[in-house]
Amino acid sequence: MITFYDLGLSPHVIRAVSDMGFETTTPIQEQTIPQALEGRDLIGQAQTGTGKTAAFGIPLIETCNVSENIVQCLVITPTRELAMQVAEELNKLGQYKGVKTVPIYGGQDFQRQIRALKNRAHIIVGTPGRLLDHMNRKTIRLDTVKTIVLDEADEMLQMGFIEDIETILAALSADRQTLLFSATMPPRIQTLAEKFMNNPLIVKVKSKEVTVPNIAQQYIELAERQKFDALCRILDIESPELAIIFGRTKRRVDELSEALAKRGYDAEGIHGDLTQSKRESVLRKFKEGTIDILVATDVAARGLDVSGVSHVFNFDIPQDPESYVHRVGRTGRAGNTGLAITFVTPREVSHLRTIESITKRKMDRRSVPNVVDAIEGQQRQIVERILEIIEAGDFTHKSLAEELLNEHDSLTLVSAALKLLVKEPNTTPVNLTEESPLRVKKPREFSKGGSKGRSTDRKGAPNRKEYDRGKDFDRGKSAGKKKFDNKNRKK
Ligand SMILES: Nc1ncnc2c1ncn2[C@@H]1O[C@H](COP(=O)(O)OP(=O)(O)OP(=O)(O)O)[C@@H](O)[C@H]1O
Ligand SMILES: [Mg+2]
Repeated sequence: MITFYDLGLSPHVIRAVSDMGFETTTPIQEQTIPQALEGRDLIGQAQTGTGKTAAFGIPLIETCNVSENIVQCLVITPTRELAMQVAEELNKLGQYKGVKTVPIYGGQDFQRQIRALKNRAHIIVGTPGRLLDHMNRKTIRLDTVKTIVLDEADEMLQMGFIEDIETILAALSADRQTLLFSATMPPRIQTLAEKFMNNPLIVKVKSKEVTVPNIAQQYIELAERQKFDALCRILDIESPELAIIFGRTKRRVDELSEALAKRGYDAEGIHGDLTQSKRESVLRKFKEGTIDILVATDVAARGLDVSGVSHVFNFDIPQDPESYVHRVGRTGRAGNTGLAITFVTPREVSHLRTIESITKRKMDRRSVPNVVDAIEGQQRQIVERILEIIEAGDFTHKSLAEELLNEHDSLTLVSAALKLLVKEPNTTPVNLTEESPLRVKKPREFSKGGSKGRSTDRKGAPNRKEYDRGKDFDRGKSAGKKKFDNKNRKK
């Protein structure tokens, strides 16, 4: 086991990581930090939840010169929420050294960002669209940047982001250091990346599977119209600590979160058509546990690190194998276990097999839960909870229990109490528009490149790029106009 001390880091940084509760390095940290500190360009690929943020964050903090009040590092992320999260982590890592990181993302007041930029930012973490806006307004200077990081690099180099990234890179000095990180790195993208890097070192943490082994992966084959009741039953059976449910489109997310709320679950949705303050408040409530179900488009698929997410549901099977990897990776982070359940309609089974073959991991088939399963599952949970309470010996209703026992036998009383606790399945009618099955004409190969699957945007086969990209992801204006149907873009 390698500690951060073994990596020869400065005491400031060691103190910060120990405050954060990190004891030993993760493999990607061990393999990239020393190389990045030497100034090398590198591509780092490691599974979701294995500490890639600190793998690039620590070298940024170490090499930052706090006596110079200029921007020295730039980190680019695909979504606003991820920019905030990464900036937060960098601020923690840099707290004792005095390195200041500022997030710059869309949907937030320009003046406020300009003030933050003037106020000694050493590191900027931004989304491409807003960074370009600042560049155009000349409210940001990037020529002093020594290191640039593309977090979720494969996503950032896909159609839709690539032109913005090229524009931003062109504004940086040619002898900058370039670091790329992601859990997925299709070879086609890697080849593209190497073109604007300087002899990059490629660090891929060796693993048999693309996803981490501590995420149990299941699928349920069912008809579209069975999905919602199946979801509710599983939620009742498993009672997740926190769950993320991914839907294919924004409308789907709205309808699903409303339907769940109608059935009494604490659920809210997040997607790119919501105002930024709403997006932030929903995510905050989820992190605090005020709501325990987050319904999301792929806007929440990449990078988000919320502790306590025990379950991920693919209510609709994702279009891309990469998207599958990132979605399920919202659970099972930092060594924790998690469960991912994917719903698949009969016509989508072949797509599921493609995902399995690309991720080199079989999903376990699970049957559609029926009412009996749901009740039995709840009974099991309730019994477990009762036994835990007995174990803890913490009762507050003993005198009432004695009173009741004078009048009824214990079997009758316990059965009555259980009846109260076990919920009959809620069948409140809900309004959910049916999705057509996902049609992927030709399985796209994630390991060998090719972009066939991405262009699937025929009627009835909504492509997530087409439906969700516009505002969910935070992209500049230029690329959108050329390549996308612009109706779902704001400006
Ligand atoms: N060395 C470490 N020891 C313990 N926990 C760590 C360590 N490094 C990072 N973590 C924690 O692990 C969690 C996941 O880290 P992080 O978000 O950086 O993962 P990631 O590899 O970027 O995942 P993704 O591919 O989903 O973006 C975070 O909560 C982080 O604080
Ligand atoms: Mg990450």
